[in-house]
Amino acid sequence: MMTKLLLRALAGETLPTPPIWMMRQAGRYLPEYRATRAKAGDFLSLCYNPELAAEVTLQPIRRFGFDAAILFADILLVPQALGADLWFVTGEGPRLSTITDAAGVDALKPAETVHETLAPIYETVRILSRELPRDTTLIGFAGAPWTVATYMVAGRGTPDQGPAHAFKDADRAAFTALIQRITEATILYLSAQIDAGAEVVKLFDSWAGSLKGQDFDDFALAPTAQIIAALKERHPEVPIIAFPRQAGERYIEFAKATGADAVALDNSVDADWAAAHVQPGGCVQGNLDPRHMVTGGDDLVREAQHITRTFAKGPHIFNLGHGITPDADPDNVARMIDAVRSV
Ligand SMILES: Cc1c2[nH]c(c1CCC(=O)O)Cc1[nH]c(c(CCC(=O)O)c1C)Cc1[nH]c(c(CCC(=O)O)c1C)Cc1[nH]c(c(C)c1CCC(=O)O)C2
Repeated sequence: MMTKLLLRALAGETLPTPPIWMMRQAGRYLPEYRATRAKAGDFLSLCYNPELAAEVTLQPIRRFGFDAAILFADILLVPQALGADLWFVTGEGPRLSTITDAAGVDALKPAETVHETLAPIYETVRILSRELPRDTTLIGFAGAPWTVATYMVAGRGTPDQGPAHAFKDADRAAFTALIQRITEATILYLSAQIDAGAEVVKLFDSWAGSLKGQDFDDFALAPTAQIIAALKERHPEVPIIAFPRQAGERYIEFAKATGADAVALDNSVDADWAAAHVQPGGCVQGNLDPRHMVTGGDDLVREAQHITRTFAKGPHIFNLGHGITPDADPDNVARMIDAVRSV
């Protein structure tokens, strides 16, 4: 019998208390994370050190008893494995060598070679599948192709993903080839995470909301559906969570058309609307505003319980609507968990 709460919710079961985990649950708001990171050196050294990456994955599980652990890694390791230069500027974020034309896409390494770079990540997964508590589900992940492409084209995070839109509009065929290369690499990467012990995988499309109309179909919906179909063929038993952040009304269609077992709702989505229009199609995850982890108080308890009650009539995984921020107070995380479990 399936006992892990997260797997039961993903199988479509309505539970008396939803499973809980948090995006970016291993991160700078935790003093123990900052200590391990200092030991590793920089962020990428931490990602590629299986023992230390497993340690930071386990830290929030020990402290809070979440129902799921998410592999500690980053969505930008796939571009690096495809040949992009990648580094992180402290206090600013990621930097990559840029790809702005067809020649740049052609120069990328073949998808089949990504394992050479990503092998340490599979080792982290193997360590975690041995060391996690019996009731904790291990989630693997990757970025969705559009979001990964926005960083590969611009060479950094951008407020409006302007460079990726410009590339797509200037040379749709070359941009499609870039999306396709990332899609193939992502299928191989997630499949290897599953072989190493990941029990669920999640696709982060953080910038899906900047795609409209046909572009949303071609670059958010279709690549996600392609990745899910390929993974389901190889690993039919492994549930998949998709996060088309800020997809708005298109969440409804995204949930139906991609084959995802659950969609993660960002915090711009109204919970009552999603309970009426998205949850009837299957499990939903979300969607407390991460600012409550900074501000705390009665608002935190009220809002966490409102979300829990609103989604109580169907399968639900409690989570934030985006990652917890470095200025969050760990005590507020404990308060959130108590609030959800006492509904
Ligand atoms: C867009 C994106 C990235 N990475 C990720 C996304 C998609 C989700 C989202 O929208 O937030 C996903 C991600 N990044 C990280 C994880 C690990 C698992 C987890 O705890 O959620 C996951 C799932 C670790 C990380 N990834 C990063 C950190 C902070 C690094 C540090 O320790 O300095 C962590 C813990 C760095 C990172 N990585 C990325 C950026 C833009 C940054 C810099 C911004 C920041 O510093 O928060 C790319």
